[in-house]
Amino acid sequence: MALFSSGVSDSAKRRALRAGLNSGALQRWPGAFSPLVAKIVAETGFEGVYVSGAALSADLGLPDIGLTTLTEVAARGGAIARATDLPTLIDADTGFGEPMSAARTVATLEDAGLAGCHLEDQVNPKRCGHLDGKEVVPVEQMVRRLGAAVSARRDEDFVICARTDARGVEGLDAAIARTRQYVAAGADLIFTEALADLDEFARFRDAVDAPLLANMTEFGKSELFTVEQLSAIGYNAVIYPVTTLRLAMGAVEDGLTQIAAAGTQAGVVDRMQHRARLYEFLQYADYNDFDSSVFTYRADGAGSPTGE
Ligand SMILES: C[C@](O)(C(=O)O)[C@H](CC(=O)O)C(=O)O
Ligand SMILES: [Mg+2]
Repeated sequence: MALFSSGVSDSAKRRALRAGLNSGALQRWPGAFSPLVAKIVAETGFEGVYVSGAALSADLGLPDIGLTTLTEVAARGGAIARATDLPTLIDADTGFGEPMSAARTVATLEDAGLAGCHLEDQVNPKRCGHLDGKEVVPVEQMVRRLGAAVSARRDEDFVICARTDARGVEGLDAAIARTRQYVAAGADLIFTEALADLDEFARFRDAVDAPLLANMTEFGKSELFTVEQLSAIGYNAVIYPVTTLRLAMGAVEDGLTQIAAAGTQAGVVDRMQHRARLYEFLQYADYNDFDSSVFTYRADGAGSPTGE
């Protein structure tokens, strides 16, 4: 990867995202809660990166109930998108306001370098899609939300994904009927939230003529289906939205508990990402090569090449 920021242009990333959705192969997009995690997602061979609203708010110490602002989401999402050559899809919740605000959201996320975003049909304040007690807006309101978002797009390759939360509120048939209208309103991709079983995913596939995205979030309403299972029914993309955050936070809590008890981190060092591996992800050596006359640090800590 190029230094400082991805060398792949925003428009090339958007075209890559679309090509993946049309490729016939399931696109796997793990959530990255930080720019560094996005680099690990790329290194481990996934097709794209997802930025989760749940993870972004949790990282700020907040629940996922629509408290974050467009400014916060675009800044963090942009930093993540620019840290990788992969395309990044971001969670834009309900669009941060009325249809005019959803339109501004798209323009802002385009400027931030995202390849696409999803907008959901919940009311504000929104809830995690896998919790009970959500409410959805009338279908006409979501169609206006999407229409405004689509019309604000300046790069026609920026992917607008429509998410329906209606399955748990109005039932599967209503959710399917809604998404057909979302496709007619210009949605490029449909996010089928919180379906009950694989048969419901298959019924969505049969009924909707657009690329479909499955959410394999842990501890939610959907079973964790494999890439093979989702591919077999013809889904186009899968997200693992909060997975990396849950993995990392599990390790952080366990490790700190052990350190607090033992009085040293010696017992957990072998579970850590090594300094050398971190430096590989950060391309320390490439920064050094970039220009040794302006570079004043050495990865081995042996002093500066300028002798200062
Ligand atoms: C996909 C999601 O919108 C997210 O913000 O990551 C969440 C995930 C979660 O809370 O597990 C969702 O509402 O499904
Ligand atoms: Mg979300």
